[in-house]
Amino acid sequence: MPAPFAPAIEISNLTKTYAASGSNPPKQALKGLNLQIPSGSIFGLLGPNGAGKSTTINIMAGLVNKTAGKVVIHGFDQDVNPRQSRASIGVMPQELNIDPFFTPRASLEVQAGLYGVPKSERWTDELLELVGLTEQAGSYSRHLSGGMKRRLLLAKALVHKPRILVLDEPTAGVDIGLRDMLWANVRKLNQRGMTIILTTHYLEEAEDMCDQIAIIDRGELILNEDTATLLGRADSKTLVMDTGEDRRIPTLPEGVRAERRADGRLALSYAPSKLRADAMIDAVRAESLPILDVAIESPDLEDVFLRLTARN
Ligand SMILES: Nc1ncnc2c1ncn2[C@@H]1O[C@H](COP(=O)(O)OP(=O)(O)OP(=O)(O)O)[C@@H](O)[C@H]1O
Repeated sequence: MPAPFAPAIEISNLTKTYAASGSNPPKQALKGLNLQIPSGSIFGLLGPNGAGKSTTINIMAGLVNKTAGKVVIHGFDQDVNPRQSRASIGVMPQELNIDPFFTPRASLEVQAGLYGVPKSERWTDELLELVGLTEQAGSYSRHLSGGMKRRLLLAKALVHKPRILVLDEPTAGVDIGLRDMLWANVRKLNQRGMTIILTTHYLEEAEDMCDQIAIIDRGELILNEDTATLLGRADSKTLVMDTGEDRRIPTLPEGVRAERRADGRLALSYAPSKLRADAMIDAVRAESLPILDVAIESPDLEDVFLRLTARN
């Protein structure tokens, strides 16, 4: 039995080397990754292209064999309890791999069969309702739109009521309506206690959705912390002032970077750990510039991400 407060996922010293093929040499995709994912979180796994995100997810899901290391899912060591660890996780893959000749209802029933879910414990109708496919339940899957296929993939990942749901780039190329529906579903599942792990290239989305974020790069963990702390790392804010027709740049405290934006506003970038906003406002007033309006811009995840994964 898993410990009562076991992390959802515990990965220790995970390595993966893909074998050489043709003229391609072997590729070490994971170099001793250590990662803990808290139970009940919405967790973002981010990293530049080729960082090892899909490899990590596919190993967690039991789709790719690791080279070495330990993966514990919901308290079950993959090597010791492969069946229970597999039953604890559901994965919505990136590719739209759906059997075109099955109906959504049949797809879900087949998937439930593969996971050994007894008929009495299946929740096919509820799942179809959850993802908005009740009307299409009996149509051939090949007639579904791309968005509907994606919703079916989400339902397929949930047939065995996993404790952990992994979404690999769930919103790549999908329209806003579908994205909103997907996130509403994800929030609902998370409120019911499901741990959600997602990868995305849309950093704004990760910033909005995730309580905690890990960044991996070149097969190694760069950091793993809660989203607010991560955003605080940038230690940079911008005070933007509308000084009317007066376009001078005043003398400012040391460390402040000043520029006039295209719209004429004065933008002052500073490190909040070293300086307070009133020091800059005082400096502007000391030179009698009018202050018609003030705004403070905080860095977003994109700023932090680019700084942490910058290639030298
Ligand atoms: N089947 C494979 N055979 C050989 N090399 C592979 C294989 N799959 C992935 N790789 C390599 O392993 C590294 C990590 O790939 P992975 O797909 O895990 O990265 P990723 O972070 O998911 O990237 P992306 O954001 O582009 O999807 C890359 O250098 C990739 O080329």
